[in-house]
Amino acid sequence: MNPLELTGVIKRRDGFTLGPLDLVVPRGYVMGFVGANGAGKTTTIKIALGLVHADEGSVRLVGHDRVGVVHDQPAYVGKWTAAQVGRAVAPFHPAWDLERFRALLDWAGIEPTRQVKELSRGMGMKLQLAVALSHAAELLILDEPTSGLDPLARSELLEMLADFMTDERHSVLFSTHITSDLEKIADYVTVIERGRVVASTTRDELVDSYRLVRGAASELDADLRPLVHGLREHGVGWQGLMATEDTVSLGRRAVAEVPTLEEIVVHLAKEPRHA
Ligand SMILES: Nc1ncnc2c1ncn2[C@@H]1O[C@H](COP(=O)(O)OP(=O)(O)OP(=O)(O)O)[C@@H](O)[C@H]1O
Repeated sequence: MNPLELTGVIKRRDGFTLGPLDLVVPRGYVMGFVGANGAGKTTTIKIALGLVHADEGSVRLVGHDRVGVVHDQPAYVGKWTAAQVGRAVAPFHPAWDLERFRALLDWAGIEPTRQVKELSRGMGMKLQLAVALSHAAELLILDEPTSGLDPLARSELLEMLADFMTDERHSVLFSTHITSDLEKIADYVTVIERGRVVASTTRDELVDSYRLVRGAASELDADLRPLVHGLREHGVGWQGLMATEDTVSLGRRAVAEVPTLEEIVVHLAKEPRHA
């Protein structure tokens, strides 16, 4: 069984509708979850965790004690010390490993006596990660865990995830807007835009299915225009993203290159808004 499956999920809010949205985190893999600010990543994660109720659709999640979570904002009581955080969460996790928690605090450079409110954003993220990795979780759900971390801590976090993934039963849902993190670690990528999934496939297939295309302004005709995602026009030329299969119609009118994940996300995010 996959550790997380969302099917036909819809959440309506003033001025924003999430879904209908399907999302599967396959067992044994890292699913990157990427999209612009306000695309709906945090709302999706809260629905997955049962913290926000969906108006429609269904959620299947492995037992809560097998899920390690890093929220985009630490939710611990400010005056608790790091050690107290550990004592507070331990009863909810039969497999709580105090030795591992202490070792992870040490890695994070967090004194057990430090209060939550005294921690920087990055240290708060590391404290959450220390909790998430101390109770034999099968699934990690991480909401922008690398934001606020310095480059060394980011790289250490990615190494810890790689280590976590050496167990083939383990899975990760990793929300981020830093696509370079996904280049390193994600097996699958789901791109979300304005509440809708616009792509969800293996990272390699995603990169393979698009081409970054550039051409002269005079070559951009009415047939070509609708095939270009996130079209950017400048004085003498244009640039955009095209489905690889559509590039056969280009002939010599434009140059097509393999895009980076970042270029795919940026261009898909620039699609015109539909009413
Ligand atoms: N409690 C709420 N009540 C009403 N609207 C909300 C609430 N929480 C989020 N929203 C709206 O839902 C939309 C999606 O927000 P969400 O936080 O899920 O996006 P996100 O992809 O996580 O963005 P970011 O990268 O900025 O964290 C936004 O338009 C936001 O304003």
